[in-house]
Amino acid sequence: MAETIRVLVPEKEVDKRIEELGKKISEDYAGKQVHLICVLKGGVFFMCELAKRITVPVSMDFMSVSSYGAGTESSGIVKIVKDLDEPLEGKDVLIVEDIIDSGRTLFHLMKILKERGPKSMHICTLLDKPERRVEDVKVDYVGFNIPDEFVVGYGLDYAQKYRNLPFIGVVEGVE
Ligand SMILES: O=P(O)(O)OC[C@H]1O[C@H](OP(=O)(O)OP(=O)(O)O)[C@H](O)[C@@H]1O
Ligand SMILES: Nc1nc2[nH]cnc2c(=O)[nH]1
Repeated sequence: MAETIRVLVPEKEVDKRIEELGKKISEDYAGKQVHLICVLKGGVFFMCELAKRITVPVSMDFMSVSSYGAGTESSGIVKIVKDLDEPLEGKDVLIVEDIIDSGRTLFHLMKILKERGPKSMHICTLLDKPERRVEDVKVDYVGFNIPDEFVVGYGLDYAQKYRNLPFIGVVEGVE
């Protein structure tokens, strides 16, 4: 069977939800500057769209991490591949992710970043798979809770493909 993509969340719904999240974040951060941290690569599409809808002052930084561990299951202990350019001290930080699955990546990343002395630190994710959670991470803003299926689009890849899809889809027809 050829590889096909089934739409899980259509583009219009994603856009509408990002609009709502931008509004809520703007209300919650009223009178402050929000410092968005994008976890590359997947988070980049969501962060750009979200940032455009936030009405309080926004600054942005980017980091890239990789999980490593023994065997097939990642330990989630994160290695920083590209660190942030700016210090976090005194900033109201909002980490922006495309998806939270086991929660391991964010659990370890939060520990590292909290040591840098931000004034506050919260998490915003486009997608959440709560069924898959292994580490307890408190997620403050969630676009969509989704079932345990492998999704692509809006920054998410399958073998580095499909990140550019403007909707959330499920890859079908692969072994
Ligand atoms: O909750 P977890 O089980 O830790 O999984 C979530 C992580 O997996 C994805 O990144 P990925 O490693 O696919 O990197 P990419 O964004 O560069 O594709 C996603 O962007 C999160 O960082
Ligand atoms: N592309 C992709 N990456 C993930 N990382 C953790 N869960 C997923 C998923 O469903 N899709």
